[in-house]
Amino acid sequence: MKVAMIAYEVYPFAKVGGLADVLGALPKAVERSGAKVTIFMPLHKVVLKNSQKFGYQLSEVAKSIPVENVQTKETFDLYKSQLPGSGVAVYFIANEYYFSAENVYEGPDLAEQAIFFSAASIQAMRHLSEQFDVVHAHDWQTGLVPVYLKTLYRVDPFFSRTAIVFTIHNLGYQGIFSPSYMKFAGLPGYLFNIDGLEFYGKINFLKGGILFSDIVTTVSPTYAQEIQTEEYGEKLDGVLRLRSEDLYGILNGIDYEEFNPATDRRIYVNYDINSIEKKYENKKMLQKELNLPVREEVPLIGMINRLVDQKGLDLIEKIADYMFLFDLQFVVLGTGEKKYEEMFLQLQKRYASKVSSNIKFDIELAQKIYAGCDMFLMPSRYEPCGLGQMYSLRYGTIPIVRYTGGLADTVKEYDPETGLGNGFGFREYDPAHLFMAIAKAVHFFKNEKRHWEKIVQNAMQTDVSWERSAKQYMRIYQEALKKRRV
Ligand SMILES: Nc1ncnc2c1ncn2[C@@H]1O[C@H](COP(=O)(O)OP(=O)(O)O[C@H]2O[C@H](CO)[C@@H](O)[C@H](O)[C@H]2O)[C@@H](O)[C@H]1O
Repeated sequence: MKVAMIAYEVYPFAKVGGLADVLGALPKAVERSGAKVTIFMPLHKVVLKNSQKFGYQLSEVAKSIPVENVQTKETFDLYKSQLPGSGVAVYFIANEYYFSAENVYEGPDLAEQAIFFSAASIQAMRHLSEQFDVVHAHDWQTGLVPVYLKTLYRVDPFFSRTAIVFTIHNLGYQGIFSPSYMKFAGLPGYLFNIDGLEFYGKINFLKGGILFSDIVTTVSPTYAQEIQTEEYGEKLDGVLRLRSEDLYGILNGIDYEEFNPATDRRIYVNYDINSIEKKYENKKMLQKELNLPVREEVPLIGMINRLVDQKGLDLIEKIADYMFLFDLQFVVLGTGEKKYEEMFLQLQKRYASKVSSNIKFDIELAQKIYAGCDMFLMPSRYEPCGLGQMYSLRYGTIPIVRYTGGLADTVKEYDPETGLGNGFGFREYDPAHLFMAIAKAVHFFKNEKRHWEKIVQNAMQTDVSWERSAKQYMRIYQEALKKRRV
């Protein structure tokens, strides 16, 4: 089985959030399950910057390839590398004009950029004479890949055996633009229709991906259900219900080699489930690095996130003054909306001995936080899957979450009666419930040492590996092929 994955972010080449982690790990796991995987991604500026840091090389494959259908004179160059630790080939679509920005999700025109990239990825397959059994596209930037393949290339013999899987990593980002881009994309006018790309008078790339793929997946079973409701559906719930028979929720995993406290070179001291005392060495070193009082007995709560509404940060704002009545410490690492960056900087000012706010993107510090904290906070408004809680579990750092989406599928409330459970959480999106969950975690940490040890053991034993999910994707690919043949 030959699978082509298409996405904007792939770790270690370019990472903004969880999408990169998935594309850095899933292809390897699918490869281990017996498929041959090839990745297509843009040559973002940061890919060149990261090459020294992560020790990979790019080689030029082809120059100045024209793109079919798109109303542009721009061409692309094709570069190649390999996903570290695998046989997965990674092809980069290079174009100076569209991918000139410092950051991944910036550029002169985001709609044109996504259209160009989607069409160029298809063109690259042709140029390489690589016929894939499955094209697996990720998120709205690649939403037009299925649209092209099922319309303009529908009867093209080159793609006649190719099935299409589309994965939604976050329904909150849809790619909604003026209908004028239909012309730029070279797509037929009849697609500007309620059963096509039209969305409240505009065009919606994610909707295209959902409607024109053989199978649609999202990144957890709970989120797959939630997005079919008005509350979580972001106005696409009707479209998703329409596809409910072909919509699957497959939980993400994490890369067990990259994220292993026993071997992770980015943390201060390595440890495993049998040497948990060394985790507390990490805590002390982290407190020191962050200029927080070095105290083992105080609970240290971490948070690493894109600082956006999705992540439930307004709840934290509402409880902050009460939360810091407790003897606890809090470290946040993230960038995003100015109002939240400012909020955490203010909290640091107000509670200097309790709060450390790190407004930056820093993968090394992230690992130290996953390893050094006692608890990890994720009170998300919605969460398709969430990776932070999974890294935390693996590092014995107890998640405090809102039970929504993938958080509900991975974190189970600790029950002192049975000794089962790996974290704490709350359901209703309100500050009082978040406050209770934090208070409960702090109580167990401070007053119930035996239970706390049990929770940490349970957390570290939770299976959040990719293997199980990769097998599910393999089944989905087979299923998509069957549908394609019909
Ligand atoms: N400032 C910073 N410095 C260093 N590292 C940082 C950082 N800010 C964030 N990160 C890292 O970025 C990743 C975030 O991944 P998540 O899955 O938790 O959320 P995200 O919303 O980006 O992903 C979306 O896609 C993924 C993948 O499917 C879904 O799990 C998720 O629910 C969905 O919202 C983690 O690896 C985290 O450590």
